[in-house]
Amino acid sequence: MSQTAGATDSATTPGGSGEPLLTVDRVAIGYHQPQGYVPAVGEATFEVRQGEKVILLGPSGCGKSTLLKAVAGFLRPDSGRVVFDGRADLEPGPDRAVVFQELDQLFPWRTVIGNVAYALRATGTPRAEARRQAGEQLTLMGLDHALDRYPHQLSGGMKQRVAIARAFALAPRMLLMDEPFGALDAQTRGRLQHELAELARRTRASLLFVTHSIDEAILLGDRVIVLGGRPSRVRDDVDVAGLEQPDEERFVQARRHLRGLLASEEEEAAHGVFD
Ligand SMILES: Nc1ncnc2c1ncn2[C@@H]1O[C@H](COP(=O)(O)OP(=O)(O)OP(=O)(O)O)[C@@H](O)[C@H]1O
Repeated sequence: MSQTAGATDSATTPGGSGEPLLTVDRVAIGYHQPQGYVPAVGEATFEVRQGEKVILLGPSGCGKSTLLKAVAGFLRPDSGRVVFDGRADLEPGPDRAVVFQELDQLFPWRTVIGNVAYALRATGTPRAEARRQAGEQLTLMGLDHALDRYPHQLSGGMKQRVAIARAFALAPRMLLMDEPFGALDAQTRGRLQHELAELARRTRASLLFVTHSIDEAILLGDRVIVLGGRPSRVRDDVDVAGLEQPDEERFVQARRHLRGLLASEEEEAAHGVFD
């Protein structure tokens, strides 16, 4: 079930194909605080291939969001390299669309369709075509009845659907998602997980997804990368491709394996035992 991080082979990597789309190579990142340098990621190495869905899982504070921000181009590594589509020194760009946990990612003064169309227009799509594509993507997310509503007229789940529709509308090479369902109730979260899984399957989107939820990781991922330690590194890289039924034996085994890993990482974090 486990593989060595960074040693994945295109012939055996489920869900992906060809050269890596993303290479995270011995990346270390920290934050400069008034009290000094705070390391967040110690040394992380992994790859994501085109079409692959990779989940980052690990105890709170292990640097999952920090890594995602480095891939998005919001942060530069202190050492090591993030190479996306053959390019290092990344700036933010529409080839890596980001969806965050916060429910206030939409422009409050734009309608639902206006929010999605605006993102398309910002990447050069003409106005009428942007509205057409936005409407199409929102319809796919079940929002055709709410195109002219403003964000304050939407539920949390609807807001996240709009944010996901906007991200998919940009047809990014990779979707970066940082706990996009973390602020939703369990029922809405479950529904959106299945909708995202279906959309990602249909579009063959590449996905880098941060979560605290083991079941969400198994359901949405082809691989789960477990981070741990302070500063953190990759502890395991677990194949979970094709697991969709929470009561199926392989799903249960993957859950048990990941639970064990997380429990030992959390215990280590609590006792300050790091290598
Ligand atoms: N802007 C910042 N300034 C200073 N330190 C930060 C900043 N952002 C994160 N950190 C620190 O870096 C470490 C990693 O944080 P990060 O948010 O990446 O972890 P995480 O695994 O995503 O956590 P969580 O699961 O709780 O969201 C933590 O110790 C955190 O306190």
